[in-house]
Amino acid sequence: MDNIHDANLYELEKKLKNSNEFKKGKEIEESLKNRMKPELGFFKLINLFSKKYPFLFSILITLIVINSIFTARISYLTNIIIQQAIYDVDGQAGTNYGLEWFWWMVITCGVLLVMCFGTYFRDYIGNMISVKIEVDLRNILISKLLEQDISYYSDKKIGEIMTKLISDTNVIGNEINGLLANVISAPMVLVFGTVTLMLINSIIAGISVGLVYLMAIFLVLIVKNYRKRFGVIRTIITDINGDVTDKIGSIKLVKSSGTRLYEEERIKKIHLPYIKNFKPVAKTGGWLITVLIISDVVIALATIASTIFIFGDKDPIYFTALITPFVAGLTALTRPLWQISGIIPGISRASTSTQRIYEVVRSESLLSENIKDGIKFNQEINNISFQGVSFAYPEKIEKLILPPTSLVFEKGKSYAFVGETGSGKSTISKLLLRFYDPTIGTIKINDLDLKTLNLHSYLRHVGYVEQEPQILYGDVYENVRYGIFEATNDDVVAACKKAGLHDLIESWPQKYTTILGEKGTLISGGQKQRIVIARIILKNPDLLILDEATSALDNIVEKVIQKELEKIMVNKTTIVIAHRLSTIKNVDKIFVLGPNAQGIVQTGTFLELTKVEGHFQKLYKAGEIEK
Ligand SMILES: Nc1ncnc2c1ncn2[C@@H]1O[C@H](COP(=O)(O)OP(=O)(O)OP(=O)(O)O)[C@@H](O)[C@H]1O
Repeated sequence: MDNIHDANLYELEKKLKNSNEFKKGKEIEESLKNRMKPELGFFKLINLFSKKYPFLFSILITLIVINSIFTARISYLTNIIIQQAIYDVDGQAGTNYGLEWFWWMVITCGVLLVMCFGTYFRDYIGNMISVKIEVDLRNILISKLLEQDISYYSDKKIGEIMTKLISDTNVIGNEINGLLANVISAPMVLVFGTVTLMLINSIIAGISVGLVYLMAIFLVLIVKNYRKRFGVIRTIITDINGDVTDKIGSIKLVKSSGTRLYEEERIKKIHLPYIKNFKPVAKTGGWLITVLIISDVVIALATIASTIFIFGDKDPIYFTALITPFVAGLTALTRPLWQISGIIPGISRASTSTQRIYEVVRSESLLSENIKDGIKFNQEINNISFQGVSFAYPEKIEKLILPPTSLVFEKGKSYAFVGETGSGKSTISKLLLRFYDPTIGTIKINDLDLKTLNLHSYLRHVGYVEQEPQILYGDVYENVRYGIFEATNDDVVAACKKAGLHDLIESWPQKYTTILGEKGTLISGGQKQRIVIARIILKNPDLLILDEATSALDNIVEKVIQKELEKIMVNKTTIVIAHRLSTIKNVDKIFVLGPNAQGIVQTGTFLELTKVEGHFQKLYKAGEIEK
């Protein structure tokens, strides 16, 4: 194992963990995880993040408060300008506020200017907070998803996970700015507006403000079912996304089965409940806007009518001076109604998404990767032992796969597992990769319990090649370097040369910077497997696990790849899971697994096993081991 490579990776990890961003993100992730309650509301979430960005939050709230006060008071200034103008012209009617109407105009313009700056910065800071929280949430979610053990994914569709990761975090991000501004500002504007109108005339204010409050209650009643409906809608769209992602992922199956039209129709059909459940939301939206427009007019008319009714016999100048600022003031008062109509659906949407994200953050991984407190594995793997290991998948705990098993893998030797399909061969490799922990018993690596090791440091010593080569979206460098990030481009080229890939790569126009495509579609199965081999050559692991590594290849390619694999097997502990004779013939020891969770029923070299009667011979004769 290359210690320089190890040291670099640990440095990188250390640097990352010491960065402020990482620490703050982790703090919030921890506080989210440590909350005991099964539900998390949107505002509780915002409260958590306000501790991460206290400075931005305090500026934002100050600006919202200042803007709300100014918005409510602007009508009072209008009142002063009109009263003063009448007084300046008439000398009797109107009220004298001590300055000419023109100067009151200038003061009002000044206030408007402050409101302009206030609004600009409030919106800018609000949007920046929104996007920061959205990204933080996404990072927390990604970290949580990566931390989950493999069983978490066995009953979930990728599309469902992606909806939470992309869409729900986006919903929250979109709502934060508007909601914060409206939730603080609406009650303030309502209270300050009420006081302002009361100062102009308490009788008329009583009537119009009463109507505004009545309308506010009415609006709340209209939208009270929003949250439940959004919950249903989000669940439906998550299911649909899961389904569609699955079908796009299986595009080869759809194409080869000629089921395109069937899928088109099916996907149209699964959208029907979405439309059906959206209908009541759309209706409520219609009602909202209608009530809002009507209430604007009704409140203005009721104010004018009550003013005429009460003060109709007064001097026309007095009447005009009273009614004009009042109607202007009402506009500020009805604004909170519009805000409330946005707040309630917004809270419903954001709370639904918050809860869905919270469910992911709260779910506990079945095993810990011991990143913080595990034993750093900085030595070579000398021997591996299974000590009384028995196993049943946590997803199906009642079905035993491996009965109590004890065995030892010695350094530098090669081993093979054979057996019928479903006998548990791949399960052995999953246990060695610690996708799962043994249900009972211990796996020891150099006498250290695998469960107690820092998993990342252990996996640096393990190379895994499976039937379906894992090719990432990225160029050849990125693909080969994956997991050994400190390797130079020259290291990658050298590995590719050894894997017999160099000439092929050099023949491509973009050479090593050729993008291999999301699923490596540019290259053949054998070439993909060679990329994986180059990755392993670069990694130079102590333990090599080959799980049906050549099963998907045709006979000719299989022979070539097998030769490459044999070259990298030299001096490495190798565990081979295979059906083909060619891949197991030369190993030091073969373990034969019996059907129906019998575990290991025979062990020996190929020659030994072919000579004695037993399960191996049966498999061999039945063609379970391809010749
Ligand atoms: N995630 C899982 N949850 C529950 N059962 C599982 C899971 N994965 C595998 N199994 C079951 O465990 C048993 C052993 O599976 P395993 O993949 O180890 O068999 P195998 O010998 O490698 O088979 P094959 O030769 O077909 O690859 C099978 O019965 C399988 O159905």
